[in-house]
Amino acid sequence: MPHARLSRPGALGEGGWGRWQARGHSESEARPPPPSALAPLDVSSASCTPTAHLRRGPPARARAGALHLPYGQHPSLPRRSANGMQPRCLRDRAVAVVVVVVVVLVVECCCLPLPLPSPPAMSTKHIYPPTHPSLVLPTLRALLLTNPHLALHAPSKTILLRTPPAAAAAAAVPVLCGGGSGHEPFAAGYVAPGLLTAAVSGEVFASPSARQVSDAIALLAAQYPARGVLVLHNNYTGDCLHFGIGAEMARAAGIDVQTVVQSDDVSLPRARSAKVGRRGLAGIVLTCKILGAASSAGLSLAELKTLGDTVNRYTATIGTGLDHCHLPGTAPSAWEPLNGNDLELGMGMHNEPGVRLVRGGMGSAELAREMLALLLADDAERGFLRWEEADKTPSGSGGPVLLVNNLGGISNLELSAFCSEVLDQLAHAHALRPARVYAGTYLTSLNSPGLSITLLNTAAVHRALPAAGVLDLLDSPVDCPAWAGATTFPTCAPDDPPARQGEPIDEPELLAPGPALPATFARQLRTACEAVISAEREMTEWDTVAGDGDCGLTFERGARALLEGLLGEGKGKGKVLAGSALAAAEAARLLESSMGGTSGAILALYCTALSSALADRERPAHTAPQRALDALYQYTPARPGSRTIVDALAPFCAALAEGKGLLEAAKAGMDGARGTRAMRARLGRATYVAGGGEGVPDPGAWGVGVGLVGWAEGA
Ligand SMILES: Nc1ncnc2c1ncn2[C@@H]1O[C@H](COP(=O)(O)OP(=O)(O)O)[C@@H](O)[C@H]1O
Ligand SMILES: O=C[C@H](O)COP(=O)(O)O
Repeated sequence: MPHARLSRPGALGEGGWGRWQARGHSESEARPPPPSALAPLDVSSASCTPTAHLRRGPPARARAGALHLPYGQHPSLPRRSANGMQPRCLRDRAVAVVVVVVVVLVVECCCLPLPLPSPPAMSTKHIYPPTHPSLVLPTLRALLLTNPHLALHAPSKTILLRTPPAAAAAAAVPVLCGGGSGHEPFAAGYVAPGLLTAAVSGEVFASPSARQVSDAIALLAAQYPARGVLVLHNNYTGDCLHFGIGAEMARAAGIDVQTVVQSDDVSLPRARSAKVGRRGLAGIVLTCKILGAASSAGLSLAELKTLGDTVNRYTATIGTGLDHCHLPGTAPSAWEPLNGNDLELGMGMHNEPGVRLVRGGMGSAELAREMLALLLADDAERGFLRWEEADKTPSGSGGPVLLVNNLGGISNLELSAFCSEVLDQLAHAHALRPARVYAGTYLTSLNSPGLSITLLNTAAVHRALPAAGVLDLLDSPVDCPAWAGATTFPTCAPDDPPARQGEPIDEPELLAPGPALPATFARQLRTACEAVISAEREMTEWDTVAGDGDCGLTFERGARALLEGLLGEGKGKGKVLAGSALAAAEAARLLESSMGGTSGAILALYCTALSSALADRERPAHTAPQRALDALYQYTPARPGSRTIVDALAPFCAALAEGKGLLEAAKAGMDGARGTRAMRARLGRATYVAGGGEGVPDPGAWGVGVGLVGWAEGA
């Protein structure tokens, strides 16, 4: 949105220092994995010298009880034609609104799922066409070429330090961070000595898979065998599931792992975020720096965990978006709500809404006032940061830390001017003077025209942990281009070879095959996957309205992975499977490694549990889906009525368990998915949307519903 601006022309005073760090306000200013568990594996690096080699593992057998999932291909995503742009003028919008209202009314009367307006034209505002394969690996490779101190383990999309650690560093606890891509320079850009030891990346706005996480941990445990691995990630359902399972897999292999989950957002009052907790936002960058420096200073795994949790406890962030960002490879949404000067107060880092949509926007001073009021509120719903008067000014080694972060699309000029406004208001309206100020592009939401303000109350951290020395940890020098002040890396010769791909390792474990596959298996799988692929657009649309806009693509990746991995379509080799339990296990592996996101974790867990249930020949096969659902319930609080995938799965499983036919059961599942239209989300990203997504179906439930119907119709 080229005209989006934070400030009205002439409304701001002087600004224009791009990224700065002010200090002038201050008055003074484990256990190692067993050797047998660590099999050799190349870690590729694009560097000035030959490829670095790390030892890694563990092989499949060493991880009893864990999920073993090979990496999937990330196929290109063929999609609609690109030939125009979104309607922009008000008249077009008005016409569109009238059309949508009429369509909604007609649909409501017919009790049909909400159809979409005719396909909008593909955005032309991307360099890469929608058919282009994933951009994640090319992005990581570019990071290597511009940062010769880094290496890439391509199968797990893990960036790590190239240089084998010196003796002192080898004794340190490695810090692994990660999450979905699209937030660059976070997290891979912060891999540097004294900051992160490694970062693992998922697809755009989707968590890395559990297998990626467990392999990243294994790589670090092999390189830093002394004291365990600290894992840091943001509080999103997909991240929590995949990092949680990945950490469990690593623990099963004998690696000591502790996890810190960042949750600094203050946009949602406690009443609305009770089940999911607060979202993690740009505050995680401060936690990365503090933990990285503390690890270099020699803190133990347990001490780092306590420090990370405490820093998170006293960090608060509030965001604002002037428009949504657009994911490469998806159609523009016909329901984009941010028109003209509209802004979303409290916007998250994946387009999620927060506090409220402000029609017509507001001036920069008013915006800063509202954001700071939310950040510094001390009421029961939003009083996340407790400030004592003495905490608000620099003293000794403490004082507030301010981070004004560009979500990707605000000019440096405006960001810096806004930072100035924030500092003025903090001083005059809140008597708060930061000891450190960071302003720049630290964690983005693709190219969102938006920003966030983060405050860290270091005095409160020091009350809990007197020796923490948070400002010293923030100040300790690092050679990291993405962090303020780092410029000293040697340049890389232009003819250096690009990163070599490492090889995937684990082969699936052998399970009991379970009941024979139906003769129509291939046809059923094809119709199910094709149904899911054709539903991509509407699912993406609904996830844009009540989520982060990636659900359709996530399901499409899963469906294509099944077609390739099980039926040999596209570039796949296919697989001959001796029974239904093996097919379900293979499906779990393919879904887990291809999808990412919450839905990828939930469906992979479900299929893994289904595989075990089918392998149990003592109990009837038609109850296996219900038994698998009961097993899934150990991992998610979602139940019928929570507006999730479970709303489609549960009626399907129940109908089969009651002895109903496959088609009848699948229709019950689809009815369950339709029913989510009237539900308010209690879990997942739709929780953040006012109304909890009510009015559109839950995209995950929809994907499962259409898949089940496709599966039954192919029989
Ligand atoms: N806790 C949960 N348990 C089960 N399903 C969930 C949960 N949270 C969200 N979902 C489902 O996941 C779907 C979104 O999937 P996806 O787009 O992969 O998630 P993400 O928000 O992580 O990008 C939702 O439509 C909902 O059906
Ligand atoms: O960037 C996105 C997050 O790191 C992953 O969140 P998700 O998998 O829950 O969508």
